[in-house]
Amino acid sequence: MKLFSKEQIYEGDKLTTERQNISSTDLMERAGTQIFNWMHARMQGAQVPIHVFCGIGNNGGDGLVLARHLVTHGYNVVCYIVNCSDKRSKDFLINYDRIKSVSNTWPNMLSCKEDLSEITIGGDDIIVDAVFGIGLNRPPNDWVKHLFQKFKVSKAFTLSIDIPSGLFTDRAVDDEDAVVYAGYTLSFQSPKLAFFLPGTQKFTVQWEVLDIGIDRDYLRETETEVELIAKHEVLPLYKPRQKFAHKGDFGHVMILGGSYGKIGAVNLASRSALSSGAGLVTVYIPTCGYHSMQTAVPEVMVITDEHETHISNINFDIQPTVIGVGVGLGTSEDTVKTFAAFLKKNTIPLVIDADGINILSRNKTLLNLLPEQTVLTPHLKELERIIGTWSDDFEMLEKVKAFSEKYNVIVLIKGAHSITVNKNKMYINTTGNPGMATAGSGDVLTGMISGLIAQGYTPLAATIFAVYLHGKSADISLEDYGYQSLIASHIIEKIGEAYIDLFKQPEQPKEETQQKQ
Ligand SMILES: NC(=O)C1=CN([C@@H]2O[C@H](COP(=O)(O)OP(=O)(O)OC[C@H]3O[C@@H](n4cnc5c(N)ncnc54)[C@H](OP(=O)(O)O)[C@@H]3O)[C@@H](O)[C@H]2O)[C@@H](O)CC1
Ligand SMILES: Nc1ncnc2c1ncn2[C@@H]1O[C@H](COP(=O)(O)OP(=O)(O)O)[C@@H](O)[C@H]1O
Ligand SMILES: [K+]
Repeated sequence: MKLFSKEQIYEGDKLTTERQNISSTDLMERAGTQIFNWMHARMQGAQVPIHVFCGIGNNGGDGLVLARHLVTHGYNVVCYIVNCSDKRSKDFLINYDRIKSVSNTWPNMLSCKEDLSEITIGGDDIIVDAVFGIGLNRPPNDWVKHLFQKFKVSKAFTLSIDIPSGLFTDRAVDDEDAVVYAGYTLSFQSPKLAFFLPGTQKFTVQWEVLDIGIDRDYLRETETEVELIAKHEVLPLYKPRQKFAHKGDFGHVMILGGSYGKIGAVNLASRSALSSGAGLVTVYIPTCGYHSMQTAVPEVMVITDEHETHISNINFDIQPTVIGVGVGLGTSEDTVKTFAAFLKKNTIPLVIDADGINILSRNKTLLNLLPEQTVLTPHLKELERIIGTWSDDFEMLEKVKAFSEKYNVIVLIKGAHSITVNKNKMYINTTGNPGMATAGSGDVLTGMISGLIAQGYTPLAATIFAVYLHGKSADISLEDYGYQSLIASHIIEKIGEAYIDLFKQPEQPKEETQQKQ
């Protein structure tokens, strides 16, 4: 799914009204009606008090359309105008008139802090937040901030329209008290980037996209900087196997890493590479890992470094398709030296994780030696070591884009919503769960990305696809193990099911199934 920027959304609105020959008021009517339908389907006329807070722009206009439909359908509605600016939008004003024609009680006008004392919101009531949408261009006034605090203190379920008010689409918030904490956000056409970033995800517990019929051609043809990756997006990447295929067709992964006490990381990465479909897998490890690797994973070939406890002299005479380097590697002086020497002569595609990234962070000139489209897979701490600190997530993304451009590398920012960055394009993953916050789950991912590159996926496709499958495997494992007991090996066990799930048809609704019987 594409994540459109604020500018692209405004452009889409404009084109839609032109191409469909409708007015912007009609489009607002559609948007507000969609929100109403969503609520009506769930509430079925229930008389819970609904407080609809409308700003003076088009977000407020959507709120007024909703409030009007709620009134005409007999709901228990109180409507408020958060009168926070002199510039009222045209469609706000039209809908302000329209609501007056269906109700004897005019919306309550709120203009200052004193007005807020009149408002009583019960814990079981519903708040609809239509104060600011994507048009927010400065932090809200103090009294509006107090209103948002009142929402929070009330503990009422808060439904935000389009975006929690106070949240910007393209920059961070300075004052978290000046943002609405939504239980649910109904976003038009595409979710907003802030929903997926560590610093701003907390402002909405859940979100859903409502289709308001924006021009299809515009949506299809417009390139966005950010894409959300779900099954629909990874399916076209999948490479089917031919009947006469043999293992030589699926590449040879080398996992280079491990040190005394951390051979397990290599074990995990190599098993993951195999389970993702690599034809052959060889590990390059210090001598101390030889027996455990050969015993634990008979499918994997082992080359040992001359040193017992760490890698000291990278030297092999096979030709892997791709090398996954860094898991459990350590950063001893010998290892750093041999890694630097290896990078000087290496031309094989690389996936670099963990200590591989840490070594690069301390020796930044080595970055110039990376093959084009090398994949780096840092978690946030490793990322900070390599690109430096940032003041908020938006700045972090800008820095990663610049880094990716400068070195022509793919950076996978690992987290709850892992983000693959390739120059100025970003791909946000949607699978995975907090059960993955466990030792070794990153090692599994390194093996999976390497396994896909070996099979001929481009480094970018391999990263996007592997991150999706990795999260999906963990989601499937969750059913057996729950969040706490899930360990990295369980993720590997379910890679197969994650592949199979790609081709599962969505379940039919129960009624239909019964009718057929
Ligand atoms: N395709 C779609 O997605 C569709 C989207 N639609 C809806 O339109 C919404 C966007 O509407 P919008 O552009 O009118 O902006 P919105 O956020 O309502 O208000 C901003 C207004 O408030 C003001 N203002 C800004 N910051 C302020 C502050 N801190 N404190 C005080 N005032 C502040 C600013 O005016 P200013 O005071 O700067 O002159 C501006 O006029 C969008 O989110 C969605 O709900 C649908 O209706 C149709 C299809
Ligand atoms: N809360 C979460 N939700 C989804 N995925 C998560 C969550 N926490 C961690 N992960 C995923 O688990 C993996 C952890 O990797 P990493 O931090 O490198 O762990 P390790 O070093 O132990 O292998 C990453 O792919 C990350 O995206
Ligand atoms: K809003």
